[in-house]
Amino acid sequence: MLVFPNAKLNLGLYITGQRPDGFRNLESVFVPLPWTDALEVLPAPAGADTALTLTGLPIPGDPATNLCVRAYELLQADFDLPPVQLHLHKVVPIGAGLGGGSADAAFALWALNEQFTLNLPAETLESYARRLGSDCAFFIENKPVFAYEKGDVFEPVSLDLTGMACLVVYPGLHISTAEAYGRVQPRTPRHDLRTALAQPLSTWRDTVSNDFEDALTPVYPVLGDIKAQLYAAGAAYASLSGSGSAVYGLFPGLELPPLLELPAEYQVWRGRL
Ligand SMILES: C[C@@](CO)(OP(=O)(O)O)[C@H](O)COP(=O)(O)OP(=O)(O)OC[C@H]1O[C@@H](n2ccc(N)nc2=O)[C@H](O)[C@@H]1O
Ligand SMILES: Nc1ncnc2c1ncn2[C@@H]1O[C@H](COP(=O)(O)OP(=O)(O)O)[C@@H](O)[C@H]1O
Repeated sequence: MLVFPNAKLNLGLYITGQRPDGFRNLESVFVPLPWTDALEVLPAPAGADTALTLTGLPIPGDPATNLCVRAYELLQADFDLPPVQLHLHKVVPIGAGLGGGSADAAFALWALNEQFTLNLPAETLESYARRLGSDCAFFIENKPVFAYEKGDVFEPVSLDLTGMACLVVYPGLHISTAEAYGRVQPRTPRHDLRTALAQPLSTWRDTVSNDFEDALTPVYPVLGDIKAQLYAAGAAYASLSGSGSAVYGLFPGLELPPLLELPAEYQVWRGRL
């Protein structure tokens, strides 16, 4: 079985409080971004153990701890699955605030559920996903949601950005999620996110923000430079996604976003949501 784990964007992100478990409570709207990896899940050949092979962007860390393998191990422990052969072709930048690793894990759970006819409902797959990462459960239903608590509890939103021209720029700066959280002091949001996102896109620039962006831009000025370039190119709204370092712009009314003059080593996704 071949699946294409997609990335996500955060529309607004507020860190609202410290939790007793050491994590933070947040509020954000997550939307799917069709920048994808490719993940193949097959039964292992007779006599072979479970194995993961990797191509594409290098992933830091031991492949044995890759989130795809950890997703398999969770289901294997409960359902005694036979060994599998996993292949991941990595395309979505890592440590970019695009949730790529979480998407791989969630799609692995989904694919294993199909491959071995486990018939687990979405809410059960979400429970497994929560054990692998805070934003992992989002990718099970994979539709726009208002996320709160650890970013793993969801309410539906009516927002639909389907077809909106979008440009995502990753400057090659790997920002660890834990480091980014450590730089933000939790506070009450200045605007109610769902109310703000229900207003015209042209108003978001003044009302929808990302607490990570405010904390990280003074440390990594390139984030502010990219955002300024996106606005100069006609974006109606631009922001850091998640804990960065990817910055995106939304360009309503365009078939495709404009091309920007960027250093060759930057990774760029240009298309429609
Ligand atoms: C910041 C967000 C926003 O959507 O996305 P990314 O920027 O990573 O894509 C998410 O909260 C990232 O979720 P995820 O990447 O799954 O994080 P996890 O693996 O669960 O946690 C990594 C580390 O981030 C911190 N963490 C994470 C989530 C949370 N609600 N509070 C936290 O304090 C903790 O220090 C934790 O050890
Ligand atoms: N399949 C995977 N793809 C990407 N990163 C992975 C994967 N499995 C484990 N990781 C680890 O997760 C971390 C980054 O996860 P990722 O979801 O790409 O970041 P972010 O949430 O910031 O977008 C890296 O430190 C990486 O080692």
